[in-house]
Amino acid sequence: MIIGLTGSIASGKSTVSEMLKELGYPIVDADKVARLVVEPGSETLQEIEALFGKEIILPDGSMDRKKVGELIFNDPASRKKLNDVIHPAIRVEMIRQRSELLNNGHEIVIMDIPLLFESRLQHMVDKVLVVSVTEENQLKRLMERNGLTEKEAKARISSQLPMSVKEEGADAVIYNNGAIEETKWQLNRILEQWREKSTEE
Ligand SMILES: CC(C)(COP(=O)(O)OP(=O)(O)OC[C@H]1O[C@@H](n2cnc3c(N)ncnc32)[C@H](O)[C@@H]1O)[C@@H](O)C(=O)NCCC(=O)NCCS
Ligand SMILES: Nc1ncnc2c1ncn2[C@@H]1O[C@H](COP(=O)(O)OP(=O)(O)OP(=O)(O)O)[C@@H](O)[C@H]1O
Repeated sequence: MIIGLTGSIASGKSTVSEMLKELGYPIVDADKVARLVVEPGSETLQEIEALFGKEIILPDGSMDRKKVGELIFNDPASRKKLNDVIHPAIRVEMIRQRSELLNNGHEIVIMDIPLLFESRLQHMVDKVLVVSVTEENQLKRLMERNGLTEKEAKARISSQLPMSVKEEGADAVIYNNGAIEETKWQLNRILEQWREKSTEE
């Protein structure tokens, strides 16, 4: 069974992903893959440089993530240009990692994909698990974690689909507004149900 873990920015996907890792599940992490495919010297990074210019390359040859973030979270046209170049590369590597884990005998694989709904990747997974937060908590946590102003944080939030749309498309939702222990409890209940069902089938 492939479980797609998603949610909006700063909803708590990495927090839940860490819990799943501790439980022993293998994870394919789209944010990590997104870093891998733009390593210095990669073809994808060369294409991004061709799009946005030399200014987005740091002296050590790596991508200036802060600069690219400022560009794409404030301008939908630039975001689309980046997505068109980087998303195909991310998809290929995620599929490769998923196959490797399945071939190694893992029966359950977690795919942590922040933009699962935006990129219409539901077909890549059997179950969709959405981590949800209230708008208030999301804004507060994003500003704190990334040291962003309210305006910057709101630009990032509005570059994604609304939380409600993601909840509607979910097989299960974790409400990550309370204590971490409550989140863990919800996760365990959902996994129990899905594991029971998959052994019945
Ligand atoms: C713009 C970049 C350079 C900013 O890097 P930074 O280190 O500041 O953020 P990080 O990569 O950790 O992403 C944080 C979160 O931002 C959101 N986000 C990232 N890219 C996008 C995007 N293109 N559209 C909407 N939201 C996005 C996701 O919720 C993600 O979890 C980076 O996010 C990137 O390369 N984005 C394009 C690849 C992508 O779409 N990644 C998302 C998972 S497929
Ligand atoms: N239940 C919680 N209570 C308080 N803080 C939390 C809780 N869950 C997560 N956080 C904090 O909120 C922030 C966002 O969580 P996390 O990084 O897991 O989100 P994310 O969905 O992975 O974000 P992104 O989409 O940017 O990768 C982090 O600083 C995290 O420590």
